[in-house]
Amino acid sequence: MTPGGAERTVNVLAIAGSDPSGGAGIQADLKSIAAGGGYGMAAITALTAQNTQGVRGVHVPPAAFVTAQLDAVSDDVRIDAVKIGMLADASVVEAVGEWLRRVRPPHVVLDPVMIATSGDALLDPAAADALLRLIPLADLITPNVPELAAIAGDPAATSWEAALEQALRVARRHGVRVLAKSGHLEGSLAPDALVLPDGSVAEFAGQRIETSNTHGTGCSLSSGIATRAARFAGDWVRAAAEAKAWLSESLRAAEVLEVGSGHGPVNHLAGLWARGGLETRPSPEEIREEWWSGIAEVRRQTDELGFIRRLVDGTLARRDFLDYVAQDVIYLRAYARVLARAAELAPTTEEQAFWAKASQGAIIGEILLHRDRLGAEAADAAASGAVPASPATEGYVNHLLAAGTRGYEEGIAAVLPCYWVYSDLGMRLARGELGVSARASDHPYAEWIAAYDNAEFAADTETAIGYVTRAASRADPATRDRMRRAFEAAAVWEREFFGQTAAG
Ligand SMILES: Nc1ncnc2c1ncn2[C@@H]1O[C@H](COP(=O)(O)OP(=O)(O)OP(=O)(O)O)[C@@H](O)[C@H]1O
Ligand SMILES: Cc1ncc(COP(=O)(O)O)c(N)n1
Repeated sequence: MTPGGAERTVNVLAIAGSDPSGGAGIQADLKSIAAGGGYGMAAITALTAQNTQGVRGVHVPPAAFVTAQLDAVSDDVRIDAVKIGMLADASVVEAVGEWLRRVRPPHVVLDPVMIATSGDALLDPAAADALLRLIPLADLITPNVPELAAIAGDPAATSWEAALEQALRVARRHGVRVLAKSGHLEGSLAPDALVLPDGSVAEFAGQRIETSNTHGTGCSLSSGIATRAARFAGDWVRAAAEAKAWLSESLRAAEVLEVGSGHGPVNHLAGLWARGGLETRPSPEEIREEWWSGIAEVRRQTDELGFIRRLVDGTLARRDFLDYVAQDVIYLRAYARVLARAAELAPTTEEQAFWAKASQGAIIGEILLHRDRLGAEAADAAASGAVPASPATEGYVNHLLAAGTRGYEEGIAAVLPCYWVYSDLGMRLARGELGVSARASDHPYAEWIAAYDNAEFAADTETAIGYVTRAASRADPATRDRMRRAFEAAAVWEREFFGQTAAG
């Protein structure tokens, strides 16, 4: 898609009048451009004082100021498409024509706005000829039935066939694509058709939607087509078809808006709101920061444990260390199961491989290390269930297994402290941050400290943090909250686990 995706975001300039009630004019254009995936810009040709009931007044700026707005944009910004709407009077029409000839934007849609839905004039009748001279500068014009008749110099069509026939004549005479629209006709169908000067016609079927909320449909459609024409590299048929589908969706959703008591606006963003939600997602980096600082107190308490302090100064009783290691063997078997479950549920092969390797590492690598520390007999006793699990081990393991059954996201959030807290502790121990004695080469637990302060474990920890925080960023708010709680609870169990021996 557009922002953040492979496709370049198109810059679309609306040259149109302002509707302060937000349903038509540049306000509609900007919403339509955004809904179509473009970056919207607006040069204002006229201020109207209007609402859903009608137009109360029109204020037209000096034409030179319209040119100044247009130049300010084109001097600085790549323009991928232009949509032209209300032009108010002949001087503004001329100014826009002069700029178009000079700048030659690649996709130009002209909606020849003359009279509002409410019946109010939006173009000085004396400017009609000037508007006709603008037509050859456009790639597509999108007149409604009365505007098409005015351009053709005929009475308004009363049937779709008559409108198509008029559109064909206008297309031939002016050498321009014409979108014939049926909004002002009667009947259960509401088709549009793209008519080319060579006589070819692409018709877009549509059902007439039962609604009076049609304020700004023409504005919205024309800027929607301009946006898509730029996105689809000038495929006007596809642009018109997709813009109409989007407009129909927005018309159907119009009734939920409560804007004014006349002809209300269409609901430009309804489809995106429904499909994309309104929630702002925290970035993985923000989640990382929030979760880590969320367990700051638990980490501080862990640092203060008798077990850790005695480990640092080397006075930890061998018995306490071996009790800890035996419980860790019991823990690792359950931990490996949760990692295997994460591998089973992982959304990508990369993540699947990572968790599967981690699971194998926990049962083979870490338990082997513990075998050296404990001796084969004691290690086997712990692994086979002959040594009872302590309450802390039991609690931690139950938390991991339960989180794992609740799905991938919670499972990986629950295993993360076992990486992150350990790796952080190992690094700080090795750097002497918890006491320089931990760095002594003859430290009785130097081998254990070194195992958690190694580059491979640090890299795996970073990878795990990346997977978990990206999954949390993608998740819906409720799942993200459950992940954070699973992570925090595991950090608490990590503290309990370290504190379970007689050393406290
Ligand atoms: N009731 C409706 N149901 C379905 N589509 C509609 C309806 N009314 C208008 N449209 C569609 O809206 C678009 C605009 O058509 P319309 O002929 O009303 O143009 P317009 O008069 O320029 O619009 P505006 O109301 O902004 O002046 C067309 O795609 C048309 O098919
Ligand atoms: C500024 C401005 N531009 C265009 C229209 C036409 O839209 P509609 O015919 O739906 O009122 C409008 N009402 N106001």
